[in-house]
Amino acid sequence: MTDSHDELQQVFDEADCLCTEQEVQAAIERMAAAITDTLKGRDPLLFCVMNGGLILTGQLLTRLCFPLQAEYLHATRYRQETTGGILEWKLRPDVDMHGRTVLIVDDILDEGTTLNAIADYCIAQGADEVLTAVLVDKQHDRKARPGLKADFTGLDVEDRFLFGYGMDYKGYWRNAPGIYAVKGL
Ligand SMILES: O=P(O)(O)OC[C@H]1O[C@H](OP(=O)(O)OP(=O)(O)O)[C@H](O)[C@@H]1O
Ligand SMILES: Nc1nc2[nH]cnc2c(=O)[nH]1
Repeated sequence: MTDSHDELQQVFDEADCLCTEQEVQAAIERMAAAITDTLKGRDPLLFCVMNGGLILTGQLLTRLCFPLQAEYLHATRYRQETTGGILEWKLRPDVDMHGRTVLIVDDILDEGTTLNAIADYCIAQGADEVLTAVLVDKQHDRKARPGLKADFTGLDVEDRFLFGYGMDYKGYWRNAPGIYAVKGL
């Protein structure tokens, strides 16, 4: 059942703020500089992974001041839950990727299953190279491959259930202006 408005407000009020808005903004600035260094002049094709990648993508895009194409795709494996399942494609990109450098932008690398599957799909579609960018990398030893990392990472965060800056709690609080951990999770 959907939590009531009061319960959702309580989740926010009781959550631990792991990264403030200022810390997130500084991380996005660093990411934008690193992405610019690597991809400027390479005519990249950027994919926002909906829904979680929306805020990072929007905030990165205006800091990437060189020619690029921005598109989106939609894949999910957590839905409204706090544990992941099978990856479901809601919208596969309909763009020619042959010979392109692709940058996939998402909110979080947790186990990495989502980004791996999307990267594999892009390579299968003919992309030359796939790079990945995430706002947060959750620190634990359950990665899909040991040592799995994104090419560009904003912040390392502890192994809690997170919301804010694109990440949801039961479909809510993607709008929270920082990285928060749900009390008890
Ligand atoms: O590294 P993983 O363990 O695969 O988890 C990361 C994925 O989980 C979240 O998506 P979710 O499935 O919750 O969909 P959403 O983007 O709509 O929130 C997040 O946006 C990542 O895409
Ligand atoms: N909202 C949210 N989505 C996730 N997907 C994978 N891990 C998480 C998490 O901690 N929070």
